[in-house]
Amino acid sequence: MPPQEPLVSVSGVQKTYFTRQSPIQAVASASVDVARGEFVSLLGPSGCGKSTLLMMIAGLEKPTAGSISLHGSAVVNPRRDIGIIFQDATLLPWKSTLENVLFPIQILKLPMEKYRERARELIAMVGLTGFEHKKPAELSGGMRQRVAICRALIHDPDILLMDEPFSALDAITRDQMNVALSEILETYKKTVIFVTHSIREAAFLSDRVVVMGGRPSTIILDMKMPFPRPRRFEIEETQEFAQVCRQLRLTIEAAHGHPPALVKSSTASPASGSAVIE
Ligand SMILES: Nc1ncnc2c1ncn2[C@@H]1O[C@H](COP(=O)(O)OP(=O)(O)OP(=O)(O)O)[C@@H](O)[C@H]1O
Repeated sequence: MPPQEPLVSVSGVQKTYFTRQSPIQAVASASVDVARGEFVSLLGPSGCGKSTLLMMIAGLEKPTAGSISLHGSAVVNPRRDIGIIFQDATLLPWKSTLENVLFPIQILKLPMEKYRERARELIAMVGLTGFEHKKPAELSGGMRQRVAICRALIHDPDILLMDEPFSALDAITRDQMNVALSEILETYKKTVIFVTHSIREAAFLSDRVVVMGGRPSTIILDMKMPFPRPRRFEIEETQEFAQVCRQLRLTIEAAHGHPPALVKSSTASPASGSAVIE
């Protein structure tokens, strides 16, 4: 693949859900390219179509119009070169940490012995050595999400798609998970598309933040994050970080014609039309 070619290319994508009541236009128009190794966040208020766009990139939803390609080939079905992580860790409750991490290998019918060592390495990387034989019920929410990250990485996909993976966690655990994810990606270089409605989380983690919003929903800003890597918590105390967050927040507010309600995303489910930002 020539170096300039994006790994993920979303071109003129629209999505309308045809429901029994009336059609719902989830995404009016979206075009975005993601280069190999980039970390791109999709940021925006609740209901602006972030998850829909992510599911289309995953091949789990079909666009009504437009096209999506990975490695230059059209996405028409779910693919092996993608790992997905959802808000809920969705681990199998009867399987141990190690068995959950290895589950995709079982499903993909890959040689289990070859991946056992990698599973242990991933588990160590996320700080879960000693918990290999624990069941999900014996783990905290943050630990379960760490297992889900290992499971998404086990078959070494090129792309990680993450849909609000930390939004159900408490604020301290969420901050820790942001740092842990940054460290994991320093080791296992991946291309990541990350859905969030936390401005701070998007700014901290991303190379680029793509803001979705407006009615009907489109991409309203695509902004490079100017912070060097590796990133540590301290960057959040800088004036530059505050300015970037302010610009992102003002963009979201402008698209909605009024200051959106400020609601803690980890706890609240907003009324339709209100933006959830931190
Ligand atoms: N399967 C579906 N069928 C019908 N409508 C849907 C479906 N999935 C999403 N929608 C609608 O599409 C719009 C966009 O939803 P989507 O979940 O993509 O937004 P979002 O930005 O990810 O929201 P949130 O941050 O709350 O998860 C919403 O109006 C939602 O109700």
